[in-house]
Amino acid sequence: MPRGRRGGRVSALEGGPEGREAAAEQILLRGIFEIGRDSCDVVLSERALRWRPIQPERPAGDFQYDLLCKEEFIELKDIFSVKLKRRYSAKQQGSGTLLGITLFICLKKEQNKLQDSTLDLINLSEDHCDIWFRQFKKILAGFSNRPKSLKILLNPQSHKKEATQVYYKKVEPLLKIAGIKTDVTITEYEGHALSLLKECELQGFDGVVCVGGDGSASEVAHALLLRAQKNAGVETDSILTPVQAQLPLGVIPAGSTNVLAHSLHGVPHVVTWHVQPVDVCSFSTIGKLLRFGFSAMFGFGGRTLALAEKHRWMSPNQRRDFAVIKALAKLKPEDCEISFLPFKSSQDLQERESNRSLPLPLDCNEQWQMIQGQFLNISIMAIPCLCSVAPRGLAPNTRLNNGSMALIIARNTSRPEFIKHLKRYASLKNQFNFPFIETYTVEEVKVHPRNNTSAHNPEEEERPHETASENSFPWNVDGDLMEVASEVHVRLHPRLINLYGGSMEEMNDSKATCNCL
Ligand SMILES: Nc1ncnc2c1ncn2[C@@H]1O[C@H](COP(=O)(O)OP(=O)(O)OP(=O)(O)O)[C@@H](O)[C@H]1O
Repeated sequence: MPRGRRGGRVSALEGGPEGREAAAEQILLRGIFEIGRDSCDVVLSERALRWRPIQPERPAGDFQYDLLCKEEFIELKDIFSVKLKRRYSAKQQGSGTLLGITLFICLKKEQNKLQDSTLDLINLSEDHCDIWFRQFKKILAGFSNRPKSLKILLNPQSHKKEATQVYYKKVEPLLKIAGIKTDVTITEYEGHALSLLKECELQGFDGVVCVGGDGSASEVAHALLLRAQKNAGVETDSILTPVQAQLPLGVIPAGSTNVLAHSLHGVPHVVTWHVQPVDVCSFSTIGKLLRFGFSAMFGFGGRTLALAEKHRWMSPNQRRDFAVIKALAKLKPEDCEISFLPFKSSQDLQERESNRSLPLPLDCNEQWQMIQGQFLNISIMAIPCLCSVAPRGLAPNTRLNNGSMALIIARNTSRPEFIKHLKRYASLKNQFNFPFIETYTVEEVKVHPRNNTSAHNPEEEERPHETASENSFPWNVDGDLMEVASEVHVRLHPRLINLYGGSMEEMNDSKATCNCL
């Protein structure tokens, strides 16, 4: 961990736009500190802390001298804690000898990862440090959207059971440094987070953090949204416009795929104050809300998950590979009717509003489009679903909060062609560039399996949905198995939940790949 200087968002500012911006900023404090081994002229302004080594005067135009004196800086938003730095000796009583101030900062590393680091500002003067320390404290207190207290839900069973270690080794120490209070619940069974969040007291918490995989994160998001509807007195089974979740959700990825965390830009430790609104889907059937979630797969994706779940005793990678191979071996199209409401951008709506000569549709249903046939897979995704097996995302054309979902349909084709399509996800080539793939940008989708007998056919040697309940079809909703016998109606709800994003640890640094393809 770099201590002292040259750790950070340290760069030369002169000449560039940042340099000009810096000049316009109001200076709050200016003083001398030792940073690294240099005595530096340090300037604290509204947005950044800048420093430059103090050098004896040299003739103008000395190029080497200019290079040595290049200014370095960190942005104040990247400081997450400040402490007085003291040395304690065995004999000494009291608060120890003051050495200066330590700033705890986030450094941006490659691929959007953040790394925690420290910057020591050394000055032995109590008065000098006190002024600076209080100013840093004031600045930190001004970041009002940073959480002070978090409810943590930890799934000890995620992936290879590393969530507990990830949290206590990597996350909790940072939360402590940042002065964030925590209340941790280790979940004991599937659905524990949901039942806990239905009832528990959340007043006094600024956010909820889930340590686990996509299934856990999605369960917590679902629970927070259900809670919000209940608090607002909204009848969930007939909701068209659900109310927003009251608390933001943080995700510490410790699962197998970590699609949600990847899609939120991956990256280190929970000590983040960047919050972004994210679109959410609701899944309902015959007037009953099934759940909230971010993405779903029906057909091949659903069956693969059902098979993997049935083999939970295998290691996560093994069961995933096994399930993909088995689902491919028994590849079978689903006879479906898919209706969807194409996405109308706000521009479209404005144009329609301003051009009143355009005939308005007589019936809202007119806008619905319908396709039917034999489909190998249907994906419905509100977020891009980045993961190690699809670095560009399962739905690269959608965004976290663009108010639309991607509907990606794989029509029936030969097994080799379908495998070619799947393999493309791992590459940089366009995975949709196949005649049997269709993509749509939509607001709502209804998937109606037409021939329910295919869900359970005793004539067949083995049931095609051998892992699903009789007469029901397996859906993969955020990595969780959902079994539904009838039509599923998926609606997009723009910006329904806030997620802490932009600085979560990319635990999935592992080169997780699907070995079977
Ligand atoms: N103690 C527990 N024992 C068994 N299951 C649990 C427990 N706690 C939570 N669960 C359930 O485990 C399910 C899957 O967990 P999670 O998504 O965290 O891990 P994963 O499946 O390994 O990761 P991913 O979804 O990213 O592939 C969740 O639906 C959650 O409800």
